[in-house]
Amino acid sequence: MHIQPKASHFINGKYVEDTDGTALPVIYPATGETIAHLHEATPAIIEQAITSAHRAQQQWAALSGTERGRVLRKAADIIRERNHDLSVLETYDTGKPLSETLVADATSGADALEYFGGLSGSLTGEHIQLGQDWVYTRREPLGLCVGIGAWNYPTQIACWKAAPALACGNAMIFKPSETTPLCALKIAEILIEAGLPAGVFNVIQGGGPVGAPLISDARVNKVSLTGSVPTGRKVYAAAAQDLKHVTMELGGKSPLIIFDDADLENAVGGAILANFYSSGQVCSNGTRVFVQKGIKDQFLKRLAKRLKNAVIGDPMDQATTFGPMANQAQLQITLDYIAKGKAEGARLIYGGGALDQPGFYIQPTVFADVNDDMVIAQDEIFGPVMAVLDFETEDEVITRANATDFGLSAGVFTQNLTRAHSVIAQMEAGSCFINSYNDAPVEAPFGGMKLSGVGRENSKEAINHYSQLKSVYVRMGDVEAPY
Ligand SMILES: NC(=O)c1ccc[n+]([C@@H]2O[C@H](COP(=O)([O-])OP(=O)(O)OC[C@H]3O[C@@H](n4cnc5c(N)ncnc54)[C@H](O)[C@@H]3O)[C@@H](O)[C@H]2O)c1
Ligand SMILES: O=CCc1c[nH]cn1
Repeated sequence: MHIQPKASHFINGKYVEDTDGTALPVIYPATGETIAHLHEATPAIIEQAITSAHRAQQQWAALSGTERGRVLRKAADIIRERNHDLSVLETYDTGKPLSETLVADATSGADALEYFGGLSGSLTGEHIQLGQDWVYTRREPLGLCVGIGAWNYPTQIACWKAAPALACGNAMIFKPSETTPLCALKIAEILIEAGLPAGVFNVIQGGGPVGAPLISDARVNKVSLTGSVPTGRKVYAAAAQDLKHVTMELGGKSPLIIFDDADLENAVGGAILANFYSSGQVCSNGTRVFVQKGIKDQFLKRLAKRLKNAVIGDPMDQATTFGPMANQAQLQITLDYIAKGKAEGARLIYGGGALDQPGFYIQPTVFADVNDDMVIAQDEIFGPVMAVLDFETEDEVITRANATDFGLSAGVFTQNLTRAHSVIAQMEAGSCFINSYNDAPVEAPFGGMKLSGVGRENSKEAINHYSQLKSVYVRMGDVEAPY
């Protein structure tokens, strides 16, 4: 498999290079070595992408939904056939263990293309009878959409944005994170192989300075960002200048509430999935783990014991279950937060340091006796750091769980299902879990409340965020004007 792509960008159905762009080395997180050399998009590349996508969109929208869906479903089939190679590439891009990427990333991308490919033939308006007259509605594409990705799920993010956008008849320019530029290029190649007309899905590389001019271009109609809240504020503000449509999938500091009556093993398993999958780099992670006092000691003991089973090492070895952080900067940010947790007096019960070896490795880390005012209980760390907080009553934990500006996710473990539904109903969060954590099937809406986001990805709901309704009044009789 070639890790070095043929060129940095994929525009109008072809790989395109412009070596005048700033050098963009691709670093393998497991070793710190440079594994590919790319260039950031120059203004000429940005213009080429916008012109191609703008031109291709109308031709794509003119196809029937069934025809568009066939292309997306074919792409899903190709992704599944090439799951192994795509998973290896995802591991090179992010450092996530192959044992994860083989089941989570390309698969999730294929699910999105298959699901929205299946829906696109049945996107319809409605007929509203008004006596003799009537109204019909048409569901129309928005036009040219820009997708901007974070570095934790490069394949999934590209597909979660492209699939509903293309199903609705839009074109897309996708800009991956500058730290994980490889995977989206493969998705672009596969879409062309599946029959997508050239120019409908394009990938260009670079950081904020490449993303910003895409958002402000008058030919762009929508921006969908996956990223942090500070970037979300900038992108939303830029899009607001022309009142462009937006989807904002942003960060979180989500609560996971474990009641005394929870099944202990399931609760510990849920807390592990909520904090350490993808080395903690998951937006919806339940990093504030509220544990009721009666179960706290058993919970901490079992958690520490099960964490000893984490296999930290070479992500390409399928026995490995915990890989490095995706980049050096995020490793340092996480280490700084661990230092803050220690300084604030939280009790370190597991991990707490980087591994003395090449690559961006850090131990899964658990702090107990965390209180609500500590920085590690308030900021999104985006690394494998679990904060365990004690609580006594249901009312108390609901208030404390909601005392955050974020609102992406929330989870509850209890065997009392009446209580589970009541607590979840009171959570100020968009993607919630009962006796589970971090499931993200394409059939379910995904997204946040409060500062965690605007709009939803996945499910039928995403169609509303990539299309607009036109209503047409049809008069069957004469027009009665007053003069
Ligand atoms: N809610 C979700 O679905 C979800 C999923 C994954 C990650 N995230 C969040 O993403 C963050 C981590 O990812 P990150 O560090 O890559 O985020 P980030 O905000 O630093 O960058 C996200 C993307 O925005 C681009 N960008 C930065 N400034 C820009 C600008 N001014 N204009 C246009 N584009 C700009 C970056 O190049 C990158 O592609 C975390 O906060 C995490 O919670 C959210
Ligand atoms: O990182 C955010 C999106 C996500 C959640 N679970 C899997 N992917």
